[in-house]
Amino acid sequence: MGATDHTTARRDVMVIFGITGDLARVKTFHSLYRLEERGLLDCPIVGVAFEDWTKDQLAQRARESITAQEGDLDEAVFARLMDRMSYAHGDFGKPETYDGVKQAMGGAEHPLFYLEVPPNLFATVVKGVAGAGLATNARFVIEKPFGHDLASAKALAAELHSVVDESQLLRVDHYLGKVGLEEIPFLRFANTLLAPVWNRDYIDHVEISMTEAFGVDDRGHFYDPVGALRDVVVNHLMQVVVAVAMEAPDYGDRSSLGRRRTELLREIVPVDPARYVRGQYRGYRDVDGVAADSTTETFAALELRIDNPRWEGVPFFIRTGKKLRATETEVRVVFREAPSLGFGLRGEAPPTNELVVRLGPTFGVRVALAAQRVDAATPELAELDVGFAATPGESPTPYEVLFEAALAGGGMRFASQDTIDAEWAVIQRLLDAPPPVQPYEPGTWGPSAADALIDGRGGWPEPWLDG
Ligand SMILES: NC(=O)C1=CN([C@@H]2O[C@H](COP(=O)(O)OP(=O)(O)OC[C@H]3O[C@@H](n4cnc5c(N)ncnc54)[C@H](OP(=O)(O)O)[C@@H]3O)[C@@H](O)[C@H]2O)C=CC1
Ligand SMILES: O=C1O[C@H](COP(=O)(O)O)[C@@H](O)[C@H](O)[C@H]1O
Repeated sequence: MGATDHTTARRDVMVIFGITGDLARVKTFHSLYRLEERGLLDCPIVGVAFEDWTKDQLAQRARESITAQEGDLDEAVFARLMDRMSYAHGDFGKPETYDGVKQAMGGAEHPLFYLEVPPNLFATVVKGVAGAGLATNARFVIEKPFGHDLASAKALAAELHSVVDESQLLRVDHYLGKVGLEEIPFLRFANTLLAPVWNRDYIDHVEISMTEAFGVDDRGHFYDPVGALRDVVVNHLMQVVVAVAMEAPDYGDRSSLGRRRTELLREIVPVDPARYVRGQYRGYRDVDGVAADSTTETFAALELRIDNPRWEGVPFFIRTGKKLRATETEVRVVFREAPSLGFGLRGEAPPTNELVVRLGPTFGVRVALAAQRVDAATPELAELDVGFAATPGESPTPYEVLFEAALAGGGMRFASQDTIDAEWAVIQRLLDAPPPVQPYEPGTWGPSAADALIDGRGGWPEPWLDG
């Protein structure tokens, strides 16, 4: 069996570095609980962190975390989860910590190491694991961020590659675990109604909008050095662009899919700072952890172009921000205008078709067709909606999907280093020469300069909201 066979085998232990941290509290325990509930866990789980916790303390934290997300918990499911969990502690910088980890792993041969630790410790932990002789058949799931620009992303990769192979690294972008995201290529390629028109001949422009009504809240220390562009555009929203625009992979394996993703990202023209708008909501500078004179953007809007035969001339508009009017993530594909029609409608262009994929908070697809109702004077848009998950908890959460994929040995849900480099390359000019940040009022759609960006295409639409 070669190295690749070992690293794609089903995992026989999951070791979670950083189990006492915030991400574990808000996502990890809950996702593990839901996997346990669905019968999808079959290996021991070892949590590791600095604090010298007892198993009871671990159970207490797990219980609080799960109830905070789920409401009541099923005691039988919780007991099964805790039976498979243990805890080891120590400083990640010290070799003896990994001796403790090895002991807790028992005789497991195909470990999954999940690193939800501060980014400056990614390489330390991977090296510590390798130093204890535990890396040979291992896979490492690594949390974001992967650097803060192109150069630092490459430096991090070089450090990791000095101890482990790229095939062993699974980089988290939780959008790759969103159920709706993978539906986009499926919709495009599996429907003969859509596949032939999915190109510059029929599509006028694409809008990708991720608006959040909440603010930075208690995440000021994390957010202020990062900002909207690095927090969600260079990763999550770039993956949405990929899903909308990439060519179909030849095969269903990690490398074919990874190749298509990277090809598309490399075809995106580095974004021009003149087509980038930065905003900051009023009140952001009062958030704990935010500098009093911060110029970090809490809103970003930009236009990108893809230099390939399918997308030549089609702008992709991206908009995201905090403290906006509503929380909604969607992709809106706006088709070209139809010609004016002879049968009583000459001079009256019918409204343009749209296909909207809603990615959050729930998931659905909307097709807007021009329709001439008997009782209406002019054509109108008739909206055909399909809700695939009507409530946020109905489908698996992204972390359930990612953990399940990582435990099964698959890598398709994770980002490769080529992808990460290509994503940073798209926005590097914006990091080098950011335009000034513009204030906006909470509860609006952001600074008015963002409207000017898309003026020639009818402005930003009202997103598809509930009710
Ligand atoms: N929080 C979130 O919502 C999100 C976080 N992320 C990413 O996840 C990662 C973790 O974030 P988050 O959970 O917020 O971080 P926290 O600071 O809350 O948690 C860090 C964890 O690492 C442990 N740790 C830190 N230093 C050491 C050390 N020297 N030795 C042993 N253990 C150590 C801490 O242990 P102890 O508590 O015992 O000291 C704790 O368990 C980061 O990369 C972040 O970017 C990604 C998306 C969202
Ligand atoms: O990674 C992050 O994503 C969330 C948005 O995720 P979603 O699944 O709710 O769309 C964002 O709010 C956060 O700032 C960012 O760090």
